[in-house]
Formats: sequence, structure tokens, C-alpha cells
Amino acid sequence: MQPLQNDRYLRALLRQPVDITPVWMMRQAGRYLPEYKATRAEAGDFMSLCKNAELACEVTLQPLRRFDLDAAILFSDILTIPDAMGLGLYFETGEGPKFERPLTCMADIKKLPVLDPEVELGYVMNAVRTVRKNLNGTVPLIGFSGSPWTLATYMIEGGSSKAFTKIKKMAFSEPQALHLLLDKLADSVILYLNAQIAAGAQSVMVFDTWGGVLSGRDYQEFSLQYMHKIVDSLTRENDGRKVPVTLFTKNAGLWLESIAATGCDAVGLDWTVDMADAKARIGDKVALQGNMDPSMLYAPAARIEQEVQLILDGFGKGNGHVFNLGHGIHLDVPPDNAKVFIDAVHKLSKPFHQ
Ligand SMILES: Cc1c2[nH]c(c1CCC(=O)O)Cc1[nH]c(c(CCC(=O)O)c1C)Cc1[nH]c(c(CCC(=O)O)c1C)Cc1[nH]c(c(C)c1CCC(=O)O)C2
Repeated sequence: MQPLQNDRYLRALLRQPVDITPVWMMRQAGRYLPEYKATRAEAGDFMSLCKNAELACEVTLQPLRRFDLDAAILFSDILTIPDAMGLGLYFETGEGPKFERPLTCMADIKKLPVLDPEVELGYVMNAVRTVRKNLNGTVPLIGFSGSPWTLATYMIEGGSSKAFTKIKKMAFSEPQALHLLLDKLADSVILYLNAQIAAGAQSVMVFDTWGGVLSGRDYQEFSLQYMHKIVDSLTRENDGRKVPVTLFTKNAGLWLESIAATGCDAVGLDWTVDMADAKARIGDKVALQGNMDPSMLYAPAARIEQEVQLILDGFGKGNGHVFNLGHGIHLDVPPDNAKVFIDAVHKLSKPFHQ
């Protein structure tokens, strides 16, 4: 394998010195790039795009052609695991992801297969290998998975949810069923992420989008416990390099210490957390990723730059900051504003690394 030309993303995650603060961006709920829309139309639908290694590689690389990003995130989705387990994932325009066969009871959960990621999710590994080849050592590739709790919310609610009543009903009236599901998911996530690492992902991230809808105690029991197990079981070194792992729970500002205590390398922060506060609380244990409000990208350039400066000031001097939006980019953000954001991080962060 060729040496990495730009490894500041990986160095920052390991809290090593860098020249400028690295930045990357997730597009998730955003079809903000016209070239993405064109490739998606060529593929036909979202899952066909995920399952075609060449096209998935193409959309992974598109943001890197426009912007000076320090890492690439694999184009895929967190819902590939439940889809591979047989739930029948589909996307309805404007309504987000849905499942044809959501889980309703213990019997459904008992029937779920244990996945062999190289088989049922072989298309993801093919995409990882294709992207690594095409990146050609320029920047590292981020692999990812959903957390067991977040995947379980989609599998039980049947899609996106506001109140999470179905999964909470199971959590509080039939906890042994939910724990069996979370256990199966944790085992699948471990196999899935380790397969991504073996295929070439240089860092991995676990997205726990919905952990923050739980009480502190229930977060520990139904979400963090399983992410801890995942962190303990991941391949942390590959090809002679450390493979940093980042945990992100949305709305988890109250629980940063316990997330950092899992032994992960970095903690992703949404914009409701104050960067200086997070650094004081856990900055001696982990790197911090974040955390500009994605809606700031609607603002004029000067306001975006001001916000970048405030977040950089919040982290202050020292190692271990990866700049990022606090969540995925919105679909109607002008791409030029994303460029203002990325360039501002690089330009304004120089004095913090002297
Ligand atoms: C909850 C969740 C999902 N997917 C993901 C999460 C966790 C992160 C988070 O908290 O947002 C993660 C995700 N989804 C996608 C990526 C790939 C990386 C990237 O391109 O940014 C990643 C990292 C592609 C995608 N996944 C999706 C898109 C947009 C789809 C499109 O082209 O229509 C992309 C680029 C679809 C998706 N997939 C999901 C949702 C809620 C949606 C939005 C549906 C909609 O907007 O109608 C499930």
C-alpha cells in the first residue's frame, strides 16, 4: 500500500500534532450536490447506488473534487445491516427510509440471521476496496455503521420516528427481547466494521443518531453498553497503522464522560455542546470531532467564518480536534457555502498549531 499523502485526519484522531485542523463532511440527509443527483438518477434508486461499487465510489469522491477535505466518507447507509437481515429497506421520496417487514416481537428477533459481511454485505466491501484504489493514497477513508440502538429504532418503528413509542414499549415491557436484538446487532456491527477495516477503511465511526432520546440510565443500558462492546472488539491496528474509532451520539452532551470512558479514540459532538466545555471534560482522554450547526451553512460567508473561529477558539491550542458539522449537511445548502466553511477551517486554524 502506498503511504498516505495527507494523514492529518488520522493524526488528529490520535491526538498527534498537525499543521492545520482537518475537516470532513457528511452529506447523509443532503442531496446538495448536483453531480450526486445525476449519479443517483443514473443508478435508479438509492440502494442500487449503494450496491454498485463503481457508482458508490464515484459519489464518495465527488465532494473531494470540489472541496479541500481531509478525509473521504464511504458512500453507503447505516441501514444496510437491517436490509441484509431481510427487513426490506426502501426509500420513499421525502419520507426517509422505511422497512417492508419491521420487527414486532421476540419471535421475529429470534429468526434474524447472523450476517457474514463478506457475503450479504459484500457490496459494501467492494465499494471500500474500489474507493481505496481510486483515492490512491491521497486522504484516508472513513468506514461506518449505525449503533445497535439506532439500527433497532428503525427496525422496530419501521422507519424514522418522532416519539419512538414502539421501541420504548419493547424496552420497558419486554426488555429481554430488545436486549437479544441489540446483542445480535452488536455482533453484526463488529463483524461489519472489522470487514470494512480489512477491506481498507482507515478509521471507523459509529453513528448513534437516536441514543439521545433515552434517559441517562436507559442510554447506558440500551445504547452505550453495546457501543462499548463494539469498541472492545474492533481491529484497532491494520497495515501497520492505528485504526481510530469515533463514537457519535446526537444529543449526548450530558454523557460525554461515559462515552469517552468506552476507550474510543474520538467523540463526535453535535452543535448543542460547547466545544470548550467538551475539551475541559474529556479532551485529556479522546479527540473531539465537530461541531458547527449544519444550518449555519445557510448564513453569509462572514457569519460562517465567524462561527468557525468561535469553535476553533473553544477548542483552543492543543492536539485532537477534527472539524466537522454537528450532523449531516442539509439538502438545500449552496455548495459554495460548504466551500467557505472548509476553507475557513484550514485558514483560521493555522495559528492554533504553531
Ligand atoms: C440515521 C442515518 C441514516 N443514514 C445514516 C444515518 C446516521 C447519521 C445521522 O445521524 O444522520 C448515515 C449515512 N447515510 C449516508 C452516509 C454516507 C456518507 C455520506 O455520503 O455522507 C452516511 C454516513 C448516505 C445517505 N443516506 C441517505 C442519503 C440521502 C438520500 C438520497 O439520495 O435520497 C444519503 C446521501 C438517506 C437516509 N438514510 C437515513 C436517513 C434518515 C436518510 C434520509 C432520508 C431522506 O432524506 O429522505 C438513515
